[in-house]
Amino acid sequence: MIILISVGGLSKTFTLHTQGGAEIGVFDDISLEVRAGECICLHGPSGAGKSTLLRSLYANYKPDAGHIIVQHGDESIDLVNAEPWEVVEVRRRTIGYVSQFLRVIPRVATIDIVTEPATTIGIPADEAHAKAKALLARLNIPKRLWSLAPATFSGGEQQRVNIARGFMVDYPVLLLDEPTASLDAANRQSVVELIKEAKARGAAIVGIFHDEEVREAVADRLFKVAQSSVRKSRRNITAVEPVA
Ligand SMILES: Nc1ncnc2c1ncn2[C@@H]1O[C@H](COP(=O)(O)OP(=O)(O)OP(=O)(O)O)[C@@H](O)[C@H]1O
Repeated sequence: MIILISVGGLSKTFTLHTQGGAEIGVFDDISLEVRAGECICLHGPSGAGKSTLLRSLYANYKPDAGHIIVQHGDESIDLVNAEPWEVVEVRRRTIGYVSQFLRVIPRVATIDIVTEPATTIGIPADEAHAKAKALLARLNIPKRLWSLAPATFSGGEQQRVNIARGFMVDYPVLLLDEPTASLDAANRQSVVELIKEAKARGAAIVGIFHDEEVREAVADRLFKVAQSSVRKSRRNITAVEPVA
């Protein structure tokens, strides 16, 4: 099986510059491979670093050490050291990310928000619109909402718009951060079906699924994210504190 993501020696520490340089060691020396067609579930206690790892895989956070090699077309790109333009390209064509919350430009219609990732990579507008409508219908977003901006939608509706957007392009890699957190049973099932279809077409998926039923339905492997063995929280004593 083709390995689409290969992580090695990955470590991440946050430095809180506005809080006296306190350092939060999150994880240390993580190694992980994700193959085409498999879904890996990140698990571990609250605060273990699951979201931080997922965001690092999307190059939102820069790890302190290690590599994240992603197969991008014919190329292998290390996201830890990639140029910003390479990260943009990888996100457009290779890695899709469904965050917990929808963050969009105000006043843009739902249908346009969902369609955009496809038209950006050159999929014809009519084809993209047809797919967006099919996804919104599968995710039970009422038709009357499609032309409205989602700012006023319920939490679950916004999450489903976010999922529709994330599944618009057949990304080779999908990162899913609690995609079913605020959904009812019927909608959870729709998301499970979408994830299974993505696996069947060969997507490599890494997700955080707190819902046990969803996890059992989609995950092939669990990957335990453990708190860093070098976890620390110390103040940088050389930092100069402002005098009030
Ligand atoms: N942007 C940030 N700046 C500083 N510290 C952060 C940041 N993001 C996360 N952390 C810290 O990193 C640690 C791991 O957080 P993370 O959100 O990755 O955990 P998690 O395993 O996803 O937790 P949960 O299951 O509760 O969502 C926490 O101690 C958190 O305080």
